[in-house]
Amino acid sequence: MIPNKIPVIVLTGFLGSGKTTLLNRLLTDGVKTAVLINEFGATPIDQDLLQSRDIPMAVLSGGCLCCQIKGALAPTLKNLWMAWNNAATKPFERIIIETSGVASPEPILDTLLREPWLSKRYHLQQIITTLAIPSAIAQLERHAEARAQMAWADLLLLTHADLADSNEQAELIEYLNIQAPAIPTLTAALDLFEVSALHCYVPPAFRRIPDGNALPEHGFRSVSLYLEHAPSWPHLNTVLQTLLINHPDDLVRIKGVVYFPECSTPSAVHAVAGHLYPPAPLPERPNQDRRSRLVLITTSDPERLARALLINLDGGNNKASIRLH
Ligand SMILES: Nc1nc2c(ncn2[C@@H]2O[C@H](COP(=O)(O)OP(=O)(O)OP(=O)(O)O)[C@@H](O)[C@H]2O)c(=O)[nH]1
Repeated sequence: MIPNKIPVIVLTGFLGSGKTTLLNRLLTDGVKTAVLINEFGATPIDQDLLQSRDIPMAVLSGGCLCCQIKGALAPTLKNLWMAWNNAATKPFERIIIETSGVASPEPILDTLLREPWLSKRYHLQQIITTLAIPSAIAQLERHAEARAQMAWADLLLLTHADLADSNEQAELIEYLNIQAPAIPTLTAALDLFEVSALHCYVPPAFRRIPDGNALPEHGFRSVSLYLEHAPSWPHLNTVLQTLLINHPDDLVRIKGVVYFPECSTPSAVHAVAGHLYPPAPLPERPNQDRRSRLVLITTSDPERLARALLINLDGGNNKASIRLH
């Protein structure tokens, strides 16, 4: 039966907390899905990190859906609805919106629920917020955006449990003032169908929704680098580790798609909260120009970071283009 309104799931959570990882899991549940991805950096990366291809997808990059590019949400949802409505065989049964890691959900929900045209055609099914155990306390303490993401959650999912020791887990549980099993942990074994049926639990102290007007302007900036010649992984590893060590507080996220000379397919490169992950192989995408690209998100001067990276990479000889945002 065709629903009156298309269900929308909003996936939120701070930078690197595991939204795209969860999205990849959700896309395997057999429900035909259209995806709307919002990225803070000007150069979109997340679409290449999705394992599913050939799904209806819209990418809004270069700012947050809650502020800089808020106006793009309604037209994008309208276009998706038109495509859905005009098709004899419905191309999707739900939409998942992955917000940028620094977006506050409130303005997004406001558009979705209060814009009359949209609210007649879409209904908000669930807001899922990911919270990475090792970095959660620092992020909640430091960033109003992380607190707003938690405050709006219908479902909170703890991630990166495998990287957290028992002390970190216990500390977070104490910080949130909850009983251990009150919030599910996203592990490979977690059944997402079961999770959506779980009662949501967000500790009351974290339910306080910051006044949208009181939310400070994002203190984040990003820089995108396109590299003509990708370095080998051991070299890039050393360069990125050095950058992370030199910028422990201000360099909050690195992500990229890199065509290492030693690999036939592209690889995803991620660093979150000072932790650099081993590269993960990605499926080859036809029509891609095979230029490697990296996005750095920082609370300091992004251009200075980009220059430092290029100098360490090959003395600045790499023909790279830099895009600031
Ligand atoms: N070990 C471990 N790694 C994880 C887990 N969840 C995500 N990751 C890794 O963490 C990194 C960031 O994950 P993403 O899913 O891209 O995070 P995100 O929230 O979409 O990131 P942004 O879109 O930049 O905000 C990637 O290297 C993931 O493979 C987890 O539970 N355990």
